[in-house]
Amino acid sequence: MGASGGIDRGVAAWSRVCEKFKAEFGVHVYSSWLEQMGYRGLDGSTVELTAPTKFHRDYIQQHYAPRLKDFFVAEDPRVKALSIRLGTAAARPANDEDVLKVTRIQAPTIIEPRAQDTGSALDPRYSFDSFVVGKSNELAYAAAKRIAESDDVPFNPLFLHGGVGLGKTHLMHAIAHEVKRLKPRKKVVYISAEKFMFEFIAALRYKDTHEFKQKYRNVDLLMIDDVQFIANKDSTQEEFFHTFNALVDSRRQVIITADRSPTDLQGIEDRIISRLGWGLVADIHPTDYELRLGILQSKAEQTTGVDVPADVLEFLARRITSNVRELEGALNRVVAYATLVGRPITMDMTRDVLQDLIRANDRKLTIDEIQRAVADYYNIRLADLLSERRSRNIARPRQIAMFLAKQLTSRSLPEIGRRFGGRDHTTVMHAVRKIEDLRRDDSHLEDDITRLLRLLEG
Ligand SMILES: Nc1ncnc2c1ncn2[C@@H]1O[C@H](COP(=O)(O)OP(=O)(O)OP(=O)(O)O)[C@@H](O)[C@H]1O
Repeated sequence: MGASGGIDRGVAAWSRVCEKFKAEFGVHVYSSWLEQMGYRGLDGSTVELTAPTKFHRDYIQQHYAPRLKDFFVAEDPRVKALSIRLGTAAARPANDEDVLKVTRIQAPTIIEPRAQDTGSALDPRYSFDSFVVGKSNELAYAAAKRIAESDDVPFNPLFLHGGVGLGKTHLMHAIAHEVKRLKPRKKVVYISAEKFMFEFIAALRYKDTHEFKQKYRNVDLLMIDDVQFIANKDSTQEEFFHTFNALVDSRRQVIITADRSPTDLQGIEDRIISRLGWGLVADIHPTDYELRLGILQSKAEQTTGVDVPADVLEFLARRITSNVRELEGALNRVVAYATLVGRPITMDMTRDVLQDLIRANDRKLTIDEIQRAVADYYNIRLADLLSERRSRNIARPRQIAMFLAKQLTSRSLPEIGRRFGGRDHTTVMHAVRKIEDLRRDDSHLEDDITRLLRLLEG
């Protein structure tokens, strides 16, 4: 780190520490706490960090310092202690893309001190331009755009909800950037519900609630991320309720996100739930194949110096279906690997590098589902698909179903054979090879397979 290899290695180590922290404590804890901290270097055997407030420093010291120290020791065994001073972040904490940049160019990443009027830092990459729109998120996107561009308060509050990693935070940051650009005089605060709670508790402890109320009730646009976090936190809910009412009553915009709809939130008072549904409630649905591919293409375009082949992007879009964060992470991993070993990206490399992710994302499609989908698609009876009949209009779909069963499940060739009317494994192997050969030259067949894959994998 600092002493042995200069700031470059120190920043790279800090990046890795940030990644480990994120993996262990989750992205929310990371963005509430570590993201606001700065890395200053290694002084002898002491790692020097900065925290933006005294409360922040105390909280880190009490809750996370031992683990952080472990992470630093893993980077450099000489580390014996952590020291946290007050100050702005000098070296930017890492995210997946920073880790890539650091491994590639080994340069420190410096950011400006954080804007004073935002509760949490805004990520400059989360803009409307970089948000890819599809069926599953078009309502949320349109509502976010409308708020950012409107002079009035079109719906209050806007409540965005959807599963993990589907772009809620991205949209909120995009609104904040756009409002700051178009209406620089507006006071915008973006904060995670977790940080809102900790700030409130700190205000109570330091008997400073007046300043807290002033800060949050005097803004033009308040965005609170992941509101489910304040479930069962009674005094925070009380404060949130009053802040919310004060802003809505004075026609100032409030935007809330959560991982579920207002009515599904548990541990939140009824009066709050009912108010959360007053304005527009927009759901972000899980991504479909087209959107995933669009997002990957857009990210791949931003990746300089490495070419990501189309079949690799299609493979990732088909196989990593859980959420966009994982999808991005998968692409970053493949790119990082290819850069480090200095080889072009191939399908084999991708499968190798992402073995664990692909397994975890396996949707556990059954052979039965595949057979039904193929029979439906070709308008033939399931019984015929499994029968001995050899006529072309049955035999070809059967081969396609076998091929898909091999591609999409982890079943062995003999198992697949048994499920197709007790056929031998060599019959399945022949079918798989035949379809692999045919699809190269037969564009109709290739279209059929692409459609079936989409039907089956969403
Ligand atoms: N439609 C999209 N276009 C481009 N990038 C996207 C899109 N949706 C999500 N992402 C990216 O996926 C990652 C995760 O998104 P984000 O953090 O906004 O998710 P979230 O819904 O807030 O998740 P959480 O519930 O974990 O807070 C981000 O890097 C974001 O930029």
